[in-house]
Amino acid sequence: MSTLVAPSVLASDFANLQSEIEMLNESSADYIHIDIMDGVFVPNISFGLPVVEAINVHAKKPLDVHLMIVNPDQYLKSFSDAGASVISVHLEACPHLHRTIQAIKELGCKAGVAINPHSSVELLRDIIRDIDQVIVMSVNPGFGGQKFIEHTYAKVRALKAIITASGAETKIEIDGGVNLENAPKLIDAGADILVAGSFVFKSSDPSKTIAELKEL
Ligand SMILES: O=C(CO)[C@H](O)[C@H](O)COP(=O)(O)O
Repeated sequence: MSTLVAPSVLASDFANLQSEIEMLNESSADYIHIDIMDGVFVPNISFGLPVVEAINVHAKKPLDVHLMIVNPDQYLKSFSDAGASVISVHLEACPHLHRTIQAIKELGCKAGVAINPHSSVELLRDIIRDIDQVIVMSVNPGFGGQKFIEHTYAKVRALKAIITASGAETKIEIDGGVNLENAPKLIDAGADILVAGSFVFKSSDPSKTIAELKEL
């Protein structure tokens, strides 16, 4: 299977969001990654439901919504209604993760779990068969444009071993500081989906950069 690419609109030009989405529609991107930050779970506020709804009006690619928020359960239906195809919640924000995952699936969305750099992938062993994707955070969540954390490679290998041992088909998505230098090593370690914000949107030709990531 070829690598899937999910450009993060966090790094896009918000004043020209429609044209950014149209660029992604025409590109080889597989998903549109949308980062929701609440200023509580992470020390930053990005955007909320009205922006997801507006993106969904123009998007021709599935919306991969990453909730960096506390109490995600109370907003799952709203994000599903706004157009999310995949909803990922943070392990660290969900005391009853299994229940939250079931709720996402009951809405007809794919379910993902994101884990912060300090959280062990071992914490996912007992739920791995229930989830469609794991977002391995390769930066501390909250901001785009941060430096990639090198320990991520070992973490991806350990997670891949857990997935293989369980017979699950869970995909591994990497989020934070992804570029053409670290992407081949991430794929080699077991990554299936690459989120890229700054590396795509700050490049001179975002569509070409997406194609280069996909060709790896
Ligand atoms: O979840 C995120 C931050 O919390 C972003 O998706 C991530 O940082 C991608 O941005 P960049 O590629 O610029 O690092």
